[in-house]
Amino acid sequence: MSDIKQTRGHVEVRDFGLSYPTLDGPMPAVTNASIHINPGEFVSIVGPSGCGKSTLLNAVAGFLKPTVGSVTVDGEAVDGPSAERGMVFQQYSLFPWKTVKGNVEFGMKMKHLDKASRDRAARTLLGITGLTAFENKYPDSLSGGMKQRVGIVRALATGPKVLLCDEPFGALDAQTRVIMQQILTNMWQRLKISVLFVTHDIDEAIFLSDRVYCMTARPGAIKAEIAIPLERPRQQSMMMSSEFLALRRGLMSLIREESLKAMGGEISDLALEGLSIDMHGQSFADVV
Ligand SMILES: Nc1ncnc2c1ncn2[C@@H]1O[C@H](COP(=O)(O)OP(=O)(O)OP(=O)(O)O)[C@@H](O)[C@H]1O
Repeated sequence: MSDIKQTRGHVEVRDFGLSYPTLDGPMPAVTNASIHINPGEFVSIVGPSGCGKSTLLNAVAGFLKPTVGSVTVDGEAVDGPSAERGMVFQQYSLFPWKTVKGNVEFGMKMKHLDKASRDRAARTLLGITGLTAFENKYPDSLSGGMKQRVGIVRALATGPKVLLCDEPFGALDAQTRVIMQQILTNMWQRLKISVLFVTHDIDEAIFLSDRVYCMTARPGAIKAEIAIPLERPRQQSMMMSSEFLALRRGLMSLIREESLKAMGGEISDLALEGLSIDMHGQSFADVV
């Protein structure tokens, strides 16, 4: 990245807690979580299933209000969704009745940008992501990877300070996923935007991020914050390096510990080891 000093896109989540109302009373989903994203930084959140990753992300997006604590972007409290915070979902959420270019221009229209500016921004972003030839196609005729490229371009077209991504590549095949990771990194480096990225995939989190937050089992708190000192630009081959593998091992063991807790003690380490259980000569079926 260039060394231009950045001042936009500083996210601060302080002492955050959120409970969902349920028939049995408030159900705490996230508790006492503090995270920050420096301007232009790429930060991921990982953690066991149901630990509150999306809840935290949706609060930064302004879709959910904290029960306690605060969420600010550049010092201003988040009070509802805004074009300053672009969002990319796992389900592409494109408008099926609009063309690729129509989808990309939608947010800019809402911001009352004139036609010439919309056209220029849409064409530039579609060009960078290799979608120029598809600008007049409808989402139905696109592959999953293409749809998600449109989703990313659409979120970036309004010039947000922060890009929020909720498992954006979770529905894609492994090969497409790798390509999409490279496209996203490329866009991020060009636009110098802050990114908060939720994923289940530890390799993806390490490969993309400057820092990774690991959450505890529900109610999710921040268990650890891990800096990713791998140099940029990053290449796929780095995933085999000892530095990468050490980071992977560390994160995996943190998440495994929490995943076991999330299962409420139903599965013990002994059961997972399996072979260490003494069956006294009986078959498994006889014992259970
Ligand atoms: N609207 C809701 N009402 C009640 N409970 C909810 C609601 N939305 C989410 N939850 C619960 O809150 C917890 C956190 O959910 P959230 O989706 O934030 O977790 P997550 O870490 O993103 O999950 P996953 O990894 O499975 O995508 C979960 O136990 C979930 O079932």
